[in-house]
Amino acid sequence: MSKTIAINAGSSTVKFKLFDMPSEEVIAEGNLERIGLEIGHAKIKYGEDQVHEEDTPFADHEAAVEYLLHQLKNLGIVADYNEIDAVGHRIVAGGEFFKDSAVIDEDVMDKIDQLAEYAPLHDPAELQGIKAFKDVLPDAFAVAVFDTSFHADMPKMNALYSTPYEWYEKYGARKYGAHGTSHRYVAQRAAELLGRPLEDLKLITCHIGAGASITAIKNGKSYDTSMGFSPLAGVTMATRSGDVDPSMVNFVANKLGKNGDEMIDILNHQSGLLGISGVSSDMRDVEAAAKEGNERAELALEINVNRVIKYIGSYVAELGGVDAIVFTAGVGENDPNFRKQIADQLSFLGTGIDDEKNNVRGVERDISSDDATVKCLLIPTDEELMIVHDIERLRKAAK
Ligand SMILES: Nc1ncnc2c1ncn2[C@@H]1O[C@H](COP(=O)(O)OP(=O)(O)O)[C@@H](O)[C@H]1O
Ligand SMILES: CC(=O)OP(=O)(O)O
Ligand SMILES: [Mg+2]
Repeated sequence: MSKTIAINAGSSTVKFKLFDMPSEEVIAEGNLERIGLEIGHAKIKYGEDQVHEEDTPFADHEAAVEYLLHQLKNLGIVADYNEIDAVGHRIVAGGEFFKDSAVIDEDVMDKIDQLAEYAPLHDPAELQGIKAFKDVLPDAFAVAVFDTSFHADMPKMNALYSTPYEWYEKYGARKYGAHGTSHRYVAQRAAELLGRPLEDLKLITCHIGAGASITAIKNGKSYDTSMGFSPLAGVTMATRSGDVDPSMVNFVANKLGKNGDEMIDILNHQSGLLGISGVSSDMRDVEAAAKEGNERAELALEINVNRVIKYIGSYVAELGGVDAIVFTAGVGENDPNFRKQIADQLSFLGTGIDDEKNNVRGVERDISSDDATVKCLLIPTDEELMIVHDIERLRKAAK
């Protein structure tokens, strides 16, 4: 009997699942959330229905990973770290280097380091996670699973920007997308739920968490996606702006006397829900403020929904129709009101929500009304399970 751990560092969270292998039974799982905010929150489920839960601040991802390592032993989830013989890390940007998951060695770590600019909120933090686990488990089989792999072969028509072609040739300046492991997982589950082959379906998967992306899936593959060269592009996010006109950024940079790196930092960290509302980056806080009549919070929510609608609309056009719209990740899974607003605004397409079925958090189900011709599906993502499958595949190949 051995154990495998999957580490999923997002922009505001570190999630993990510890699996008993080869049964793939989840022995422990947890979510350390609100990283970087004044009040963080940890929830770890383990043993026979035991739950460890506390409010505790996480200054950064390194602090969250240290907390996780401490709690694994403290809660008696493992007596010794050596019980874990394989570790999988979610890495957001794989750039042109990684079209598939990779066994981690010095070269892979070096390349992830080089890719920091492709995903500044993620790759550096995720590399810290790799190192922290290497320190305590130097001999474990370690694998990196990249968000970008699923999008690597999207049609060039969608991957390329309308910029000088040499930018792409010389510098790999193209759309890489992100959340690929999640989009891949929920697409497979959607096909199962609908009882149809994935290859026959036109799907639009909405991964809406602190980071958010919408993907158009055709023939089981990523056809287009809202994130771009980095996870800054696309829809409005917790602290990220999504799409903006670059010339406006230059205009404001001149006013503020800031350089390009400083402007990108503002677009990554001080924009989105936080930037518009001035209240918080956390959807729950913004919704609470809007309820109390905060107009900027209301506007932030309106803009948030509007950008998702625009992307879905454009992807319906690109795909020439759609069979199902899938909701996943922190907001997509836990916010019935958000899902309802999206489905209502798209009702001209044939979407409709059954309020009772929709009144749920984190449960896999069809939430469409009986008369809906385009399905709305709620599918909790499981990036950790995908990571474990990739570890096993690479372990077999390495033997
Ligand atoms: N019950 C809820 N209602 C609305 N939003 C929620 C709820 N629970 C979590 N969220 C939002 O989900 C986001 C985190 O999403 P998640 O996918 O877990 O994070 P990450 O993008 O870091 O991986 C936060 O912005 C949080 O506000
Ligand atoms: C790529 C990305 O934004 O990831 P997350 O939503 O986990 O922060
Ligand atoms: Mg995430």
